[in-house]
Amino acid sequence: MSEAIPVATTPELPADGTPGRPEGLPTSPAPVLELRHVHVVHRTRTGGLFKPGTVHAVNDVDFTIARGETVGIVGESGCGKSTLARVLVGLQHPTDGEVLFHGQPLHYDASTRRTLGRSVSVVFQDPATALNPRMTVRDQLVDPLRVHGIGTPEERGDRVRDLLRLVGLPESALDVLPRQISGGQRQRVAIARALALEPDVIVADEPTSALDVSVRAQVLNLLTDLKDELGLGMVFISHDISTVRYVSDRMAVMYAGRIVETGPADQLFTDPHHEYTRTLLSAVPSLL
Ligand SMILES: Nc1ncnc2c1ncn2[C@@H]1O[C@H](COP(=O)(O)OP(=O)(O)OP(=O)(O)O)[C@@H](O)[C@H]1O
Repeated sequence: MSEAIPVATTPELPADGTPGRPEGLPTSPAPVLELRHVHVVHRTRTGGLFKPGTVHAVNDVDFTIARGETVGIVGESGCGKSTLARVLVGLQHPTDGEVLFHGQPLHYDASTRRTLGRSVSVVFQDPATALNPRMTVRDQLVDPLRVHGIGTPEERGDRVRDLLRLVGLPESALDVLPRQISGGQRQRVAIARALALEPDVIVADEPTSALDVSVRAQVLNLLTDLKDELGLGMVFISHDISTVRYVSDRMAVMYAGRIVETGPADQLFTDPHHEYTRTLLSAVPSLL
């Protein structure tokens, strides 16, 4: 919760934030981030799939994420999921289109990461590369607080202990280096770090793919529990449609840079409309 950033409302909106909604439809909270017709074209030296020298990684994508909801993005390798994630966390400038943050356009300049920094955080696939190998767990967690000038040293110490408790790690983990703990524990530290600034939204890009199968469910459950407990918004990105369904309220299916289908996760699983969604579902192993 970044209390410094007011939630923008447009003057013509009624108090419940439901502009022009037909009666009877459920209301939804104002989005923290809203993408409108976003495109990202990467330039490559070797040529890409669509046009020599360019890859249209994100193609005309509309997307919203609000506090309290989990939106899953699923699609095969190379369909543009990570590029979209990088747009959401301010690391990738869209080639075209508009991104609104609490209703205000983002300009993707030098201050964008700092603007988003307290409100939108990210958990990457590989905690080994997300964490600094030379910093203790304590320092990894204090760092974002210090950079943003939050609290006294004593208050930061308390906050770090709270963060460890939130992600289910003992205080004895404070003084170890990332290589001295397991992959699952490292990902817990990365999640604690992502929570340090009390974000509105966490973007989790394949957060369990690099983990041992035996700890994947634990980390997934941790993420969903935290999201419920803290009322966060979560964008959960994976190539695995079953995992995405497990954690998501809404799902967006991506294919070749486009979102080809969106809907409530259960509905999309049981009644897919797009052929590509059906293809993804047909690849899910049945336990029966
Ligand atoms: N920095 C870049 N420069 C050039 N091309 C890029 C760059 N980043 C991604 N691409 C290309 O853009 C397309 C989308 O890549 P992206 O990593 O977003 O997909 P993805 O769905 O996340 O894939 P994966 O699941 O394998 O990570 C791919 O064709 C990729 O090769």
